[in-house]
Amino acid sequence: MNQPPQTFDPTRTALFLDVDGTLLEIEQHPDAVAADPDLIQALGAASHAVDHALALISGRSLEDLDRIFSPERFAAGAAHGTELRGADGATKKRPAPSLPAGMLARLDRFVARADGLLCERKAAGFSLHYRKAPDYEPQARSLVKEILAELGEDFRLIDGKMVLEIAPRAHTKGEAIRWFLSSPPFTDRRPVFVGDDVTDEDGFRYVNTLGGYSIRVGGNAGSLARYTLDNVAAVRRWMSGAFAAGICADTDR
Ligand SMILES: O=P(O)(O)OC[C@H]1O[C@H](O[C@H]2O[C@H](CO)[C@@H](O)[C@H](O)[C@H]2O)[C@H](O)[C@@H](O)[C@@H]1O
Repeated sequence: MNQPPQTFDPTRTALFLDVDGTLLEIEQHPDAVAADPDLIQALGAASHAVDHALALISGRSLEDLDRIFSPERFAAGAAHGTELRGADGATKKRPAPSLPAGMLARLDRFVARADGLLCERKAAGFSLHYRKAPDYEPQARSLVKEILAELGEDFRLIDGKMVLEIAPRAHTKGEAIRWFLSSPPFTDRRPVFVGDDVTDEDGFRYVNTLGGYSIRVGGNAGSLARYTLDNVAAVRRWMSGAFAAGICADTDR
């Protein structure tokens, strides 16, 4: 297990952070997740330390991220990179094919079968949750497989933590990080990306190609990530230590 460095040069580092399972513990329901004031303060301090080259990189929608981190509105690559908000606050929605209404109605009928099933609609795709109805996992899988076959090559399945997500194939966390690095204040900085799930592997791959720091929460065996932090608490300790405004030191770049 390879622990990430504790010090970074804040003038040369861009920090990218996944949300669920990385900054915040997994909860039974997506709406039960909200950032505590300490986390919001630590993110604000880290963002200040790197001159605002900090972005959330999440499967969540932008609207949901703003609810979770209210009253802050951090730069973000949301919905796996379909919705983007830069450090200047300007938003951009990447073009994506929309889902047919009949398909969404089919998902609604499926989730009506059990209280614990939930479908979150995204800007281009959806997340079908079965955490509170695990017996329905096989049926959820076969429905999502059918839907994916109908949607064709433009979409992909992300097999997440008790959730099956359909997202545009071209929109990945790696692409979201690439977008940020193409404009100030992210340009010419070495990326650091922390994530915990399969959907974060695209981000790890891209960051590795740039010689950045890829960090997986909960162990990096079988992951492209080169470093690991044990859990959410360890991520928060590491971030506060390494990116507290004003106390960062030079690294090896
Ligand atoms: O990319 P992330 O920020 O990690 O988001 C991935 C998905 O996270 C959320 O679902 C997961 O967290 C929920 C709350 O802890 C949990 O109930 C669920 O079982 C997990 O799969 C979110 O609801 C999805 O929209 C995100 O895509």
